[in-house]
Amino acid sequence: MSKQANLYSFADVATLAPALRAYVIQCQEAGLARHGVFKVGVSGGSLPKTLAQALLAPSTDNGDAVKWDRWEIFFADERAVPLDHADSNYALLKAELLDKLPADVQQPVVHTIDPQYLGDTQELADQYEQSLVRSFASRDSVKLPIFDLLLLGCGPDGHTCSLFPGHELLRETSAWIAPIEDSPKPPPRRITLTLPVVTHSVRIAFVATGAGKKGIMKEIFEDSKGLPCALVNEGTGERCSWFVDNAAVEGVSYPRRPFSL
Ligand SMILES: O=C(O)[C@H](O)[C@@H](O)[C@H](O)[C@H](O)COP(=O)(O)O
Repeated sequence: MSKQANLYSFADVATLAPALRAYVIQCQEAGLARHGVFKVGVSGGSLPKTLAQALLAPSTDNGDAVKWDRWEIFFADERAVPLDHADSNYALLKAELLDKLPADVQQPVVHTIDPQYLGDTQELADQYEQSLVRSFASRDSVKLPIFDLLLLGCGPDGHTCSLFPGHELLRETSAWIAPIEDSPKPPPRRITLTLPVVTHSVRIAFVATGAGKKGIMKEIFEDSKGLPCALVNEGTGERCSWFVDNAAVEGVSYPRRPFSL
């Protein structure tokens, strides 16, 4: 089996979505078998919308069901803004996905940032880290939390979470959650999972679509240059899977695999 990241390419988002769903369900079942809950981290950008397309579709059989009541959702990164702010990743996930769950479905547990600490990003990060400690402590040695799955986006500069190219945060080795005050992408004040936590996850899935991603996908898969997305690939190998559309990887000379679980 390949030790490299899997690159799965689809004609469009409509064909990508069922494959992403199958992958998420597999991770869900593995998480439930291991510890009775599914601990997943999500990012912002276009991901919540794609995720909704994948997960709100009716299940085709019992093996395909999203068990929302067993999900614990964390944010791979979050902006230091109120939870109802237009820049909030939580607000985005709520609008795109959580609010669209059928009324008879029990909502997942969602771990948001605590807005009372918005004035101090270090405290905001520390408090969010404490919510991870509370959630993960019972099953891990708590050296590092182990997410069952991280669902991540890839920025046009190769950033993921709020880990930006060349930023000193990429050298963080001890914190689980770190503050950032100078994000090159607005808004500047955020918190983010650190690279060791990302690479420690059981599975990592990137979702990147659209021709606008072509240039950066080439750099990530051909040159790397220490780009955050490439560092995740290098740190996780085959535990990492990319769900992309053909437009995003046109001209990229990295082997695509036919999607299979
Ligand atoms: O906090 C952020 O700035 C976003 O969450 C960001 O990290 C996003 O995930 C990528 O920029 C990919 O965005 P798209 O999925 O929209 O391409």
